[in-house]
Amino acid sequence: MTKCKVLIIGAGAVGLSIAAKISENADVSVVCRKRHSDSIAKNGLLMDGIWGEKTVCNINCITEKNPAKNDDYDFIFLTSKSTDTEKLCDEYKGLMSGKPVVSIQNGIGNEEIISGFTDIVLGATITTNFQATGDGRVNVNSESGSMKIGFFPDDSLINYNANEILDNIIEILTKSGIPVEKSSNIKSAIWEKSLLNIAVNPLTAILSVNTGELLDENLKEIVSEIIYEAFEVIKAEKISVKWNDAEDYLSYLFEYLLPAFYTSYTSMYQDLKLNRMTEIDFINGAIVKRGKDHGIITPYNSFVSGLVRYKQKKS
Ligand SMILES: NC(=O)C1=CN([C@@H]2O[C@H](COP(=O)(O)OP(=O)(O)OC[C@H]3O[C@@H](n4cnc5c(N)ncnc54)[C@H](O)[C@@H]3O)[C@@H](O)[C@H]2O)C=CC1
Ligand SMILES: CC(C)(CO)C(=O)C(=O)O
Repeated sequence: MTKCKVLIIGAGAVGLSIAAKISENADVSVVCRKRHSDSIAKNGLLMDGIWGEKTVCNINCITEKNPAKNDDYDFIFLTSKSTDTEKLCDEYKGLMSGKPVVSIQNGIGNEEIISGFTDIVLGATITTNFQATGDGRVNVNSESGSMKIGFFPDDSLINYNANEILDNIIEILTKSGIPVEKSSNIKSAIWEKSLLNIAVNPLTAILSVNTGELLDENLKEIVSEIIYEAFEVIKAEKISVKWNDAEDYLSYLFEYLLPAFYTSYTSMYQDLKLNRMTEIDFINGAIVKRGKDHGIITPYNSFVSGLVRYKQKKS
């Protein structure tokens, strides 16, 4: 049987890990930087950590030097930082048009951008910690639950054909050992996942600490205020999440999520360490902006957003 052709656009820590994991069950191409591509050509794609240790040699790399051919992909994963979503969509719009494109990214707003380039948009959440530990080399450090994937904003207008595609994506991920669940309300799932990023990404990046440090009593208080504000905005936006209130979520965060990611370094921590742009405007910045739209003040989210922006400007 011929394998599904999958394109992963913006392959770094997340995209290369997924490529390594699904490579036995799909024909995988990745849009990545030349440094990754050169190393993969020489040594294979190397993965270690909780998703297993692997060297993968059958990945096709698309770079500035090896441009995409007019290939027909069955579906596309977008795994870049949110700051690059628009630019990458524009660059690869010829491959995206009319194809199912799945955003496997953090933050609020990526799916809306993608919907300008294809009419089959899916959102996905992944609550796993990844790091690019070198060129063509990734580590998967910790995980708190399964991926969620579904049509964006919901599946009300989706036809039978599209459903088949989603089942296909889920089958490939599952067969490859990535735990995944179909979501009929991916918009809510994205906000639910975003709460973790809103709580931990800016503080770990500003303080240059791992996620477990946020269990310190002084920091727990700040995290709680950030989350209280986020819940007010979520309520005003009429987004339903699975916790009754902020207190409910904070118990889950402090008792389950932070211990699960105790030794992990967040993607925003990694961005500031490597002098890269962060996704602050898509995470806490989104709370501040939407808060303003509803007349809700969000001083804690505004404060941490300002500090991250200051640091990224300096880097
Ligand atoms: N790292 C983590 O633990 C997690 C990250 N996420 C989210 O997943 C998304 C991806 O995160 P990471 O993989 O950590 O980011 P990353 O920065 O490691 O990977 C993105 C890659 O896209 C590449 N890229 C951007 N523009 C490109 C272009 N024009 N041509 C070729 N390559 C290009 C970048 O150079 C980079 O290597 C983000 O939204 C992040 O918040 C979600 C869960 C966990
Ligand atoms: C799940 C978590 C917190 C993993 O580190 C993440 O999404 C990130 O770092 O951006």
